Amino acid sequence: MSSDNDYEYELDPEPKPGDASESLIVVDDLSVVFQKQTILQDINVSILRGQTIAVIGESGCGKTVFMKTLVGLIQPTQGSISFDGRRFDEMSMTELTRTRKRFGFVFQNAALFDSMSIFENVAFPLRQNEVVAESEVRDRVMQHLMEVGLPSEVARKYPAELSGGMRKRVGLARALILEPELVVYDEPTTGLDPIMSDVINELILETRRRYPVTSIVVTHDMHTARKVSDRVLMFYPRRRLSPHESQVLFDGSPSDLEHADDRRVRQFVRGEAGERLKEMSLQSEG
Ligand SMILES: Nc1ncnc2c1ncn2[C@@H]1O[C@H](COP(=O)(O)OP(=O)(O)OP(=O)(O)O)[C@@H](O)[C@H]1O
Repeated sequence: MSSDNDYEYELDPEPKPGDASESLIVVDDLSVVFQKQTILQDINVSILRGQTIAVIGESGCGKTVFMKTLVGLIQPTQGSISFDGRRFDEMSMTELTRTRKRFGFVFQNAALFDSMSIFENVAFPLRQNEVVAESEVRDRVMQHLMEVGLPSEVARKYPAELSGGMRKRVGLARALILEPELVVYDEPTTGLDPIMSDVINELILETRRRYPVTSIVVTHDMHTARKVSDRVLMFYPRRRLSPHESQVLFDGSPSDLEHADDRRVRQFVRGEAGERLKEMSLQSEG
């Protein structure tokens, strides 16, 4: 395990307000513009160590762009992102590479390597990033497969032989094998039945219980958002807001979502089209 991780494990999982080290990620006046289209504008958010944040909002509002910018995969057009007190745009390539090893990614489609066995898929980050004896690789891979509820026989199989839910769990095992400080989940339950979705939710919670990981979960699944997160950020498409409005329509606990002051938040969490249907018919008439 790296010394960075050793450092992280010593931190208080419930930092006191005002403690300078409490924020793992600081988003400062972030804007992202693609081909003159403003996707994110003036976002200011601090993510505390050990928090699990659900990022919700309608399709196209910029959730994925936000998540990718947070981990340094997209460069801000304006503003900055700091991770553990260091701005991405001030890091050298070596520091950026070292920092990325502290992140785990769980992709929407699991993104496994089709030509590799499940064992090799899960072992991949370990072999890439650490010098470890083959016996340790084996122990850690089998341990992580067990932790996501997969039987040992699965290790010999290939991704095409597994169900969608099993592939998602392999993706989770692979993301967690280096015990990252930050895990980013992109639509972790999309395409799964309600039971398998809840298995994934439980695994996200179990990971948090095991060690003080910070997690960001981009999701459309309100059950997931409510169950796994201790804070919800709801984004709204920039083009639909008036100039003075914040693009983060809601920032609070999942239990407060239902009673949010903003009607658009309440409509979203209840799955109500509201005036959107009327707007769509006006657009098609125009
Ligand atoms: N690399 C890119 N270049 C240009 N435009 C992009 C790029 N990535 C995303 N966009 C645009 O940014 C907007 C927000 O996309 P994003 O994927 O963040 O939405 P989202 O909220 O995650 O949506 P969904 O819930 O459907 O996944 C979209 O209009 C998309 O077309």
